[in-house]
Amino acid sequence: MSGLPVLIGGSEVDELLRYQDLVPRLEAALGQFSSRTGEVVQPVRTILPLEKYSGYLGVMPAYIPQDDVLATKMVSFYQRGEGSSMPNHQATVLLLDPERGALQAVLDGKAITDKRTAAVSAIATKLLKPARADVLCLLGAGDQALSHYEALTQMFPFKEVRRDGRRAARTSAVAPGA
Ligand SMILES: NC(=O)C1=CN([C@@H]2O[C@H](COP(=O)(O)OP(=O)(O)OC[C@H]3O[C@@H](n4cnc5c(N)ncnc54)[C@H](OP(=O)(O)O)[C@@H]3O)[C@@H](O)[C@H]2O)C=CC1
Ligand SMILES: O=C([O-])C1=[NH+]CCC1
Repeated sequence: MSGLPVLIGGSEVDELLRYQDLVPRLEAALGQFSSRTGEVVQPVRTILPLEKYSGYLGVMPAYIPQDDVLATKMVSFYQRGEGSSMPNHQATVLLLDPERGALQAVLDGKAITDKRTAAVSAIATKLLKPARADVLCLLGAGDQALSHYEALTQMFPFKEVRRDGRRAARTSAVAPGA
């Protein structure tokens, strides 16, 4: 490895990763993944159960030969008790040089996970949403609800957003009836 890997923290990732860039890139990557010609090499995610802590560690490597991009995500996720202040998901993305296998960058993967998941929903919504559907309903009011709210309201002109969710403090991010 020549030099140390670049470290990109959560707030920087969050700032750099914009839906208007992410959505078209992801749509292209999903097309590559679905192609029969093996344009994306992505084995099934390995899940390590952490029974003692009601959690899991997932390891998710992928390689896109066309773009010569090699990366892996490690994501931990837990069943947290109601009222717990511990995060339920945390993630790290490692970017490697595919030719040498050297580590190039370590990225905080929380915003990547939140935004990627919402962006895929937004792509599916673009393909499936009837034109007359103009009310967005969010179930839950956690991190995914917030990222889905951001992605979907940036992409579609909803007349109304409805949401449920038990955690009142979290809902301030999604204004009632906003
Ligand atoms: N496919 C993917 O890539 C990803 C999938 N996920 C999945 O998405 C889901 C949401 O994740 P995330 O937003 O990060 O989680 P959060 O913990 O941030 O939010 C979960 C929400 O669900 C609500 N909730 C939980 N249990 C109940 C219940 N029994 N009745 C009503 N509401 C309930 C919580 O309410 P309250 O606030 O009151 O606790 C909270 O609003 C999870 O299942 C997660 O595993 C997440 C990331 C990536
Ligand atoms: O793919 C992912 O990042 C996750 N899937 C379920 C929880 C987190």
